[in-house]
Amino acid sequence: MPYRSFEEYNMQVTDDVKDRYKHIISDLGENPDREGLLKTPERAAKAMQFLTQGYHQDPEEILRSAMFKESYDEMVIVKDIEVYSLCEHHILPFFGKAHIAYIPNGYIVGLSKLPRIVDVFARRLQVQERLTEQILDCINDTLRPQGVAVVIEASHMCMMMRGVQKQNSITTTSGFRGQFEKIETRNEFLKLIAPNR
Ligand SMILES: Nc1nc2c(ncn2[C@@H]2O[C@H](COP(=O)(O)OP(=O)(O)OP(=O)(O)O)[C@@H](O)[C@H]2O)c(=O)[nH]1
Ligand SMILES: [Zn+2]
Repeated sequence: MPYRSFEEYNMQVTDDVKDRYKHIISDLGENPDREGLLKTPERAAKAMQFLTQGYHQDPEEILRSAMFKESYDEMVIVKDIEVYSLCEHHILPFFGKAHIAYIPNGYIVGLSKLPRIVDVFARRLQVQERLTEQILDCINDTLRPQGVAVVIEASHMCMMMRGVQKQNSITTTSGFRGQFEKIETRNEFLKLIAPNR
């Protein structure tokens, strides 16, 4: 389950990470004992646990918990799913949208479960390519649909705030399995997720 309140955080991890953040703040030239920063190490420790909680969640179980026998066999698309993740190279955010489609093969899945598994994989240290593949494989292996497609469009803070400092570049990654490997099916999906539809 996602964290609902700070009381549910692992106290040992919070204490360890808090201690390290205090040192980081001081190493960076700030005074961790000034009033405004007193609670910062603990807040940061909890924020980081929230943002990496995906390591403790089972995405296949989430999908399996809401699979329903159904004969519908047209494309199902959930688009514009907000994604917030952390790049594994700099531990800085990357964020954007995921678009997911599948063609059922006897079973449909509860719609909310698709954004839920996006969150599970996004709340880990990631690269956008692997995030895309993991969502794709999870749906493919669990639901065993006729086909599945995932597109992610994201902006990377490590390319915006630092490094190359490009504010408007967007990275698109995609993956297709089964029926979506056919060009007509893939094009239908891409047309349906195009902006302003
Ligand atoms: N492929 C991929 N690269 C990423 C992702 N997130 C960050 N990166 C890149 O990871 C690379 C790490 O390269 P390095 O040269 O080791 O790191 P760096 O010196 O900080 O690189 P610059 O960002 O170019 O300053 C950079 O090119 C980042 O843009 C991602 O999701 N996918
Ligand atoms: Zn980065």
